[in-house]
Amino acid sequence: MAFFTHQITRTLCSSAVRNAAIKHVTVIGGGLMGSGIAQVAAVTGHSVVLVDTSEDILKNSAKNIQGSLKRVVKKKFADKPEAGEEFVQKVMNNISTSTDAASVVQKTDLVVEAIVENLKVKQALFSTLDKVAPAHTIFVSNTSSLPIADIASSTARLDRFGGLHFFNPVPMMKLVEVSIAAGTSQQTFDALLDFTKALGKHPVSCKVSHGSKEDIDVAMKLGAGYPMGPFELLDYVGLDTSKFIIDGWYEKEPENPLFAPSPLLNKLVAEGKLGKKTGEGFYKYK
Ligand SMILES: CCCCCCC[C@H](O)CC(=O)SCCNC(=O)CCNC(=O)[C@H](O)C(C)(C)COP(=O)([O-])OP(=O)([O-])OC[C@H]1O[C@@H](n2cnc3c(N)ncnc32)[C@H](O)[C@@H]1OP(=O)([O-])[O-]
Ligand SMILES: NC(=O)c1ccc[n+]([C@@H]2O[C@H](COP(=O)([O-])OP(=O)(O)OC[C@H]3O[C@@H](n4cnc5c(N)ncnc54)[C@H](O)[C@@H]3O)[C@@H](O)[C@H]2O)c1
Repeated sequence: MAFFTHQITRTLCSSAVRNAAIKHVTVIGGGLMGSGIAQVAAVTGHSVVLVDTSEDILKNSAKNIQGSLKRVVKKKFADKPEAGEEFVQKVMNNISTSTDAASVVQKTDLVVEAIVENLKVKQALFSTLDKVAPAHTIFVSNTSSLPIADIASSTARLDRFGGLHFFNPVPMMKLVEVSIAAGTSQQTFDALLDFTKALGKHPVSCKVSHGSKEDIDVAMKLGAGYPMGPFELLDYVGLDTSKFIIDGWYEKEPENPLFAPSPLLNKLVAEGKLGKKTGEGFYKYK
């Protein structure tokens, strides 16, 4: 337990955060996702301002954060309740609230938007904030479905705009998809990866590029709760067996694009790379 308490203390004032590009975070939207994001950022020593449209909503957000933190400490500080209370208080001290986004973003390194899933509403928010936020401030959206480029187009900071897709419930889910648009700079992407890691989360890159099998496997495990990612599973089953299955389905339903032959799978099978049983498939096992 002493070790854990030490860890927590380190987390709350970690030098990683002191030296990081992102120390001050504004989270807009204090609902399900925004509250969770504010919580994990505060737990890891960031100073957080949580913004919503009314004081009542923000009171409720603070109550929810406190409730979630109590669930965390109930387990982690089971035999040290005072240390648990102190931890909750320290985290809550890292969070302030506001109903005026334009005034608080003036001191922020990162704006995380978690408001209603509506393109026009998100664009209106970012367009306003773009005019008042400092030049260095990075904007991200937690959108589930909207293209980051479409949201970013409401601003003049395309190089400092990206997506951080957290998963619900944020305090429990390790996965964060870090996505960027065509104009996002490498510096912004790196800062977002570092921030995600500083939160204790596992980032997967969602650049518009050929997918990496590792990212896809991690995303399916941490985001969708699969015990193995699809590539790990194919290797486990055997790529020759998988090819027989897919070819059989394709023969029956040649019009179904899901069963179309996979050039990569066919190549690996032709090379004798049949998965775990031969020591190599999508991954190497030797
Ligand atoms: C139509 C299109 C729709 C598209 C939707 C897209 C959505 C979006 O973009 C993507 C997503 O997020 S997709 C969604 C992705 N999300 C998923 O797939 C989620 C799937 N669900 C899960 O993985 C599990 O149910 C959980 C891990 C959430 C909970 O674990 P469980 O085993 O079911 O058990 P439990 O009994 O509940 O809790 C056990 C203990 O865990 C702890 N704890 C739990 N919650 C906590 C919190 N909020 N705070 C703090 N602590 C929390 C606590 O210690 C608790 O003990 P307590 O004594 O009760 O305090
Ligand atoms: N719910 C999920 O499982 C989930 C998971 C990942 C991503 N997301 C995405 O996160 C975003 C938020 O989802 P949620 O589930 O937290 O929604 P929610 O309805 O719980 O919360 C949204 C909050 O935003 C506030 N809000 C709306 N407009 C605002 C504005 N202009 N300024 C400040 N606050 C404003 C609302 O008052 C509300 O408190 C959406 O884009 C959603 O797609 C949701």
